[in-house]
Amino acid sequence: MNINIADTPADCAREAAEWITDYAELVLQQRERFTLALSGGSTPIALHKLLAAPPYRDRIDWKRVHIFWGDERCVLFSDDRNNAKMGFETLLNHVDVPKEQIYAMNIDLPPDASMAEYGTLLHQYFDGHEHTFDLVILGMGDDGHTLSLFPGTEVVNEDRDWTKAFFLPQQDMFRLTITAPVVNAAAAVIFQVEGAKKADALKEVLQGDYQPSKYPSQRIKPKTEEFVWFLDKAAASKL
Ligand SMILES: O=C1O[C@H](COP(=O)(O)O)[C@@H](O)[C@H](O)[C@H]1O
Repeated sequence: MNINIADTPADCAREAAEWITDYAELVLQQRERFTLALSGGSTPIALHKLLAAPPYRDRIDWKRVHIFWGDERCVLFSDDRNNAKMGFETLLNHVDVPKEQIYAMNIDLPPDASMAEYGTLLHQYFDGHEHTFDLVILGMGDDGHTLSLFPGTEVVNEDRDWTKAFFLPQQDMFRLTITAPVVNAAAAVIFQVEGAKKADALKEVLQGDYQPSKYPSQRIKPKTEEFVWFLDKAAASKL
């Protein structure tokens, strides 16, 4: 695992964009496609905007990129909390990924059916391959959650199914998510974590005892050397 600490959130996003672009270029020199899982929330916005503009945009062959999401909030696509909406507005509307290679989680189906369908899709893509995604981009909430793996929820301990749906009472909404086993089998994983509000949880995740039910980001332990934490100074201030 590598930890990269930038001075500011803007530097953090730029360093992550640089790393992702170098890595995507390398993968696309060796393979036909690049499979990328995006996260939601607010942290990736600056990163996406960098990837969607020169010079980064022009270094990636977006026609060969296949897009997935790590998790989704079950709200309408028109709702600003929808992770896919953010992904389109900040990145996908500005690059040449073919529409048929973009797989948003389906919020029109009942949640369990939606995740059963997404799980089948992921198995079709990745069964028989050494790794699952070429790259998973993750964020972390102030409480140490990642994807929709929230403290105290059963889904944190899932070690077989690649996708799950569940109701999150504290947010009064269903959540759709990929799970730790599919992320831990990815060829590369990065976290992007910024801001002082995340410093306490980040310290526990990286340096505390292993308590994944309390700090679900600890469940992410990919079997690859390509595992990088992009932090800003404020998030890293308690390490
Ligand atoms: O709810 C979510 O939160 C996390 C963290 O979001 P942020 O706004 O603190 O960056 C995010 O990674 C996840 O995809 C999202 O659904």
